[in-house]
Amino acid sequence: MSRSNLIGIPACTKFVSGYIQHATPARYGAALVAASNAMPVLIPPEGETMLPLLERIDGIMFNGSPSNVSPMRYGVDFDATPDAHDPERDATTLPMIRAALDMGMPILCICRGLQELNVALGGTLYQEVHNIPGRMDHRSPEGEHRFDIKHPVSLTGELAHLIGAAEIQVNSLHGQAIDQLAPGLVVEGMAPDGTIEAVRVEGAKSFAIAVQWHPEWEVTHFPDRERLFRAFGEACAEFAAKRK
Ligand SMILES: N[C@@H](CCC(=O)NCCCC(=O)O)C(=O)O
Repeated sequence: MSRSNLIGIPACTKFVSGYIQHATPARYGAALVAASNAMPVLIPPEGETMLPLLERIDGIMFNGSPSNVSPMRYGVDFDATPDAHDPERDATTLPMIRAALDMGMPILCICRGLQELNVALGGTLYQEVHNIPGRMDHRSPEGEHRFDIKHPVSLTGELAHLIGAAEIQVNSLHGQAIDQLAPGLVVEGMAPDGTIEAVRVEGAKSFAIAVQWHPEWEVTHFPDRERLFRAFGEACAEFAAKRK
């Protein structure tokens, strides 16, 4: 497999040093290089204007972000985190997920990416999962232990097969989580408190998996994380070859 396959990464809107910037943490692109044998391409959050880019790339990794999907996107008026939104990213990623699935383009969705997939297909989110009785606190404080292992996830179905394990240990950096599962999604990963940790798009034409944890972190140090990224890279290479 050559490194000619291009995988898009949606950037977030940031306000830094008086300017709007389009950015994402470096580890996402680095993980695609290290474990998916791909060339990462940042996608500016310019809304549906960016959709024609899908003709030029071979897969998309919908990455994590501190920002939350606006509850307006799933029909809820109450907003628990009004200062934590990125409407430009919502306007870009939600239609892009639907377009990628329509054309059979492989997608790997991570953390906010999983939440975007669920909302893009008609599901809803818990806005503060740690405030729901019986649920754990899935957030991790800033600092050197932010990406430490936090809890187990039980795996089923195609994801369990792909990773080669029925249970893995994961990091956890999210305040939101899937509430109502979107039609067409199958749950393939679950935390001990019942929080949905991984889903797959049933009947997708290619790789379409979403995880709530961060497999991109130290991707080559953990076989489960590396397998996920390798399988995604292979699906993108297959998609590129078929399209040619
Ligand atoms: N904001 C959402 C999504 C959580 C998420 O993607 N966290 C990643 C933060 C680290 C990074 O910048 O990649 C939520 O809180 O649920």
